[in-house]
Amino acid sequence: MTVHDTEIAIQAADRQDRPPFVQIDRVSKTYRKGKLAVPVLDRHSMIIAQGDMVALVGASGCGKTTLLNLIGGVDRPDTGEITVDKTRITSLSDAGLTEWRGQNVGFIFQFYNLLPALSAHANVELPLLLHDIPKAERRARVDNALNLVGLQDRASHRPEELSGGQQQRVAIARALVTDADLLLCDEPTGDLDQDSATRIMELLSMLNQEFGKTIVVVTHDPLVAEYAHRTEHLTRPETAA
Ligand SMILES: Nc1ncnc2c1ncn2[C@@H]1O[C@H](COP(=O)(O)OP(=O)(O)OP(=O)(O)O)[C@@H](O)[C@H]1O
Repeated sequence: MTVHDTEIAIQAADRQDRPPFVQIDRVSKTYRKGKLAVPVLDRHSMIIAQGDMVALVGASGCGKTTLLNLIGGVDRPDTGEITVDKTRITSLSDAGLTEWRGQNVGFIFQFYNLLPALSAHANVELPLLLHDIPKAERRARVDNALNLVGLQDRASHRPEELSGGQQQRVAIARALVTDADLLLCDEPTGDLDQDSATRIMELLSMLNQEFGKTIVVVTHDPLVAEYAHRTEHLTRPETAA
């Protein structure tokens, strides 16, 4: 299936009726270092529907990664509220936010962030070790996640024994293994050649369409943005240097 199919256009129209999944309400963020203040987001509001796939685009430094980190509860806004699937994450305690993140969000990064000494299987298993899950169930879940990304035969390989595209598929399996409904991807194809990038985007599209994952992708690549149902353009606040 290609991104230009009529089928997908019909699904995009359907999505407008779906409930909001991520609600960003007048969120502001300024980084401070000594006397230097870097305003990045100024009362930014945005709604992402359940099952949506959104590309965040904009000039370098406009705040795409910052917004992704706020949605994923890695960082907190100075003001404003963020609600994800009825949980107001901006009201959670630090411990509550960490626990919420571990259960509800899968992160996918440009440079994969795999642990080099561990096999693909052990890398994918890592998020499950934070939860009280019996070993047999952990194994079943990891096998299932590696199967989904087509890497069941590479489970014992370490990252250096895998191509960039395969490493990113391991990272996607790691993001899936907790069954998180929200996948946050920061330049997921930025380190890959075009064929591998296409394969990664087709995998993310499949997870969106067949498994209902809500996906936010930060990208500079117009081809990647084409896989999204819609594109959100960020700009720096006018007060920014
Ligand atoms: N921890 C931090 N401390 C201070 N300034 C920061 C911090 N993180 C980001 N910034 C600044 O905030 C601005 C937005 O950064 P961010 O990484 O969100 O942009 P981006 O749109 O993702 O950029 P790129 O496309 O280049 O990855 C930049 O000017 C950056 O220098």
